[in-house]
Amino acid sequence: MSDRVTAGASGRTAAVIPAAGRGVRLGPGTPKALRALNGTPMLIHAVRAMAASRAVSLVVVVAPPDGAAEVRTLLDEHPLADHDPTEVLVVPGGGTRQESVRLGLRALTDDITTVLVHDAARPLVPVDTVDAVVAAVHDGAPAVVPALPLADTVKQVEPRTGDAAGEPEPVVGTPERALLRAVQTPQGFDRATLVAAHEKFAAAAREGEGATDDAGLVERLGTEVVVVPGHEEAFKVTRPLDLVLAEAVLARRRANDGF
Ligand SMILES: Nc1ccn([C@@H]2O[C@H](COP(=O)(O)OP(=O)(O)OP(=O)(O)O)[C@@H](O)[C@H]2O)c(=O)n1
Ligand SMILES: C[C@](O)(CO)[C@H](O)COP(=O)(O)O
Repeated sequence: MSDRVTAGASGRTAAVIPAAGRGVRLGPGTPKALRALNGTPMLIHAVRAMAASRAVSLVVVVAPPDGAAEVRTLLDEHPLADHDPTEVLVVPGGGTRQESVRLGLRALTDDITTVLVHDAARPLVPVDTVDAVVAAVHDGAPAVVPALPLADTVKQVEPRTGDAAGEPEPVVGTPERALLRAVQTPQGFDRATLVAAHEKFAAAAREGEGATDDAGLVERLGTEVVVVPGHEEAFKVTRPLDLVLAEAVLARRRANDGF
């Protein structure tokens, strides 16, 4: 467990873990968050990654809509360490990531003032990254995202749809790479700011105009979002090759740490 961050000056810090997705891009099978990495479900790795921060005293897991009981059983089968006081709640999720996070926020207790939102699909985020996000929120930033510079050049294109789907897509621009960041989780927020953003834009998610990350909603409020350094090991398990990378990272950790 880290000791860089202690509980915030006022109120407690919670982590909401959206884990209700199917994992379509990973391929058919068990819902993504329940798939094993080194024999342990991805979701359990993610819960442990949040509990590893001394700042986090409550974790809310957002389970697949019909899978809350299964997830509760899984968590009970993989308890945190004996001395770890972190409380873990489970709530059913929704049809989009945004809706799942909104449902998770509703389970927070009144004494929570700082909220992290962390993808179950980023099971290997190091505790130093979690602590850096929490520290920036405790220092007064209403919204904080960890992010990395891009390795690839990015092009904006004109997507081909309908009868033209599959045809080469015209490039319409090349954003300046030095100004771009690839954003990870956990994203950290002042609770009131995040709740206000989710309540205001809940309908947008239902109408297909939701945001792909929580900070995007806060940006729509007009509130400042800041970036802190992310970490390569906080990558999102999205496609099959990401599972290979995750297993390799865990094998390296076992070799280095002997766990
Ligand atoms: N309705 C949804 C959709 C996604 N998520 C969660 O949001 C995180 C990031 O989403 P993503 O990686 O896209 O997961 P999936 O939606 O499962 O993946 P895919 O888009 O390939 O189906 C994941 O932890 C996922 O479980 C969620 O809680 N509720
Ligand atoms: C929140 C996120 O992980 C930040 O990069 C990302 O936006 C999630 O996107 P997804 O399409 O739901 O995986």
